[in-house]
Amino acid sequence: MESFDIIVVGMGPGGEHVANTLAERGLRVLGVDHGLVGGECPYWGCIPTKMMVRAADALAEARRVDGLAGSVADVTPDWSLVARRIRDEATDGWDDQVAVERFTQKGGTFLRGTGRVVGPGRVDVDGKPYAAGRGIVVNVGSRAATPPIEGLEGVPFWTNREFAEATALPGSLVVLGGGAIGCELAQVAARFGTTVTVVESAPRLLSPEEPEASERIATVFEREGITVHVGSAAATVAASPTPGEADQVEVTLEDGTVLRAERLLVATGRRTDPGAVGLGSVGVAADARVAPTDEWCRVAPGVWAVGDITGKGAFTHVSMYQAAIVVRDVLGEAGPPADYRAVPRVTFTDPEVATVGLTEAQARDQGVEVRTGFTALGSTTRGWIHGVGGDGFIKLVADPGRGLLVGATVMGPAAGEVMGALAVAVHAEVPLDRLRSMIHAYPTFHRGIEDALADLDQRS
Ligand SMILES: Cc1cc2nc3c(=O)[nH]c(=O)nc-3n(C[C@H](O)[C@H](O)[C@H](O)COP(=O)(O)OP(=O)(O)OC[C@H]3O[C@@H](n4cnc5c(N)ncnc54)[C@H](O)[C@@H]3O)c2cc1C
Ligand SMILES: NC(=O)c1ccc[n+]([C@@H]2O[C@H](COP(=O)([O-])OP(=O)(O)OC[C@H]3O[C@@H](n4cnc5c(N)ncnc54)[C@H](O)[C@@H]3O)[C@@H](O)[C@H]2O)c1
Repeated sequence: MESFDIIVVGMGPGGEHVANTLAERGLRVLGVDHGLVGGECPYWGCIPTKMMVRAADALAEARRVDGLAGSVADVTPDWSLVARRIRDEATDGWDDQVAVERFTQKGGTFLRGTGRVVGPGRVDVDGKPYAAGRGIVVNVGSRAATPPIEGLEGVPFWTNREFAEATALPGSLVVLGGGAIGCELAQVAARFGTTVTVVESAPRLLSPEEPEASERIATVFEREGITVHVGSAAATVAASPTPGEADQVEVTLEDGTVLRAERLLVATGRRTDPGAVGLGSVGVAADARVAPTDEWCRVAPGVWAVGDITGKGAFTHVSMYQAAIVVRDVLGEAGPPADYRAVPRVTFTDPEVATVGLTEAQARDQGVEVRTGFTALGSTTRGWIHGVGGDGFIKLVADPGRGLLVGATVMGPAAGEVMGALAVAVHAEVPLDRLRSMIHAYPTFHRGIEDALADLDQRS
């Protein structure tokens, strides 16, 4: 049996980082992936979708010239430019040769195949056994979840993968799911001229976010002509009753509403399956939906997991953060254990919704005697100057007993960048008094933090 120091099963962003770093440090590393090295993020996830968002935002900004600076005679969207950028600049035509060579040039061995953990220190790749002397790192990620809707399997629908590979957008689109993927892609398509309807089964869009963000994103969508149905799931999906008609799918909601569109995009969450990669062989419960990990990302002695499969936040930055911890643990190097108090996330709608740590509801659920501070962006100097496109707010979630922020949400232009300051505050447990004594540059969006802090004080 061929043997290695470390076997990495699944080379998403975290697994690729572990494999490259440990190979560089002289360990004998086998990397296994049945798809593309780099995973969802560079080929069908973060990077292509943010290229789409960049393009869609450029169209929206051009349309805002009227009323701010003059007029743009004709803003004509052209999806082929986006498709070309994604194909040529982002994904090399969905080819991972560069990533594979980056790994093998560091001394790693790569196998294109499906890996399965069959016990401590043992991995099968397409049925062939391999031994791992120091351990196994699992980074198999997640797949688009398909909800059990009658008729769905019989209709050709898109997930984020088909959307990322699309050379043209449909004339009309029904988006199932109003989470991060659904909202980002709905707005992109609408800005490129597609007639978009979003169906969200929860009572509001972006339901994990603060309700103030959901309200505002619904208003923005309405203004941009996106139809939103919340609190009503799809009951059935069928092919269009009229063959040859442009509208190819018919979605009937639980309340009886019938929607027809050229395409259906399913964005109803992600599915993780620790059993499928054999983690049952090292003690993970057969019905586990995520791989349980300790503060060093260990699932069992000599078995680590990173990324979406751990359930600690399906984000590239979480996968990379965990990968760095695993590298240290494998090499026996000192460093802090995993700490998920200040996980940031940004939904790249326009305006962006950026959150760190706990929302108000999450903090209350954890028994924190919450105090909040809020400022609408329009009431700050910069928000008012910005005018059109400046919808948003800053909301702080404090634990007054400890005199600290435990969470914050920023919605607005460049909210992800503004939130960075609050991520430092939550991560480093900067005392509220210290934050109050800070100088915020005038007139910036982040200066709104000062107003939100003042509001928090008034509520004491
Ligand atoms: C549309 C979309 C947009 C997103 N936007 C963002 C964003 O803006 N910011 C952000 O932080 N995150 C974003 N994400 C999430 C992000 O893509 C993931 O969290 C990120 O890819 C990390 O995933 P991962 O490390 O778990 O592995 P993945 O990227 O899921 O990769 C897992 C790898 O494992 C391989 N694999 C699976 N099973 C096996 C097996 N048995 N054997 C061998 N190989 C296997 C797969 O082929 C794949 O290459 C987005 C996701 C989507 C879908
Ligand atoms: N900017 C980012 O960082 C970014 C962008 C996209 C995705 N992601 C990651 O990918 C994950 C998956 O994204 P997602 O948007 O698919 O999942 P999600 O869990 O965020 O949202 C899915 C939504 O679909 C709804 N839903 C479920 N079943 C439904 C049904 N049958 N009919 C209608 N609605 C239904 C859910 O209520 C939920 O609101 C995110 O949670 C995030 O971790 C991150």
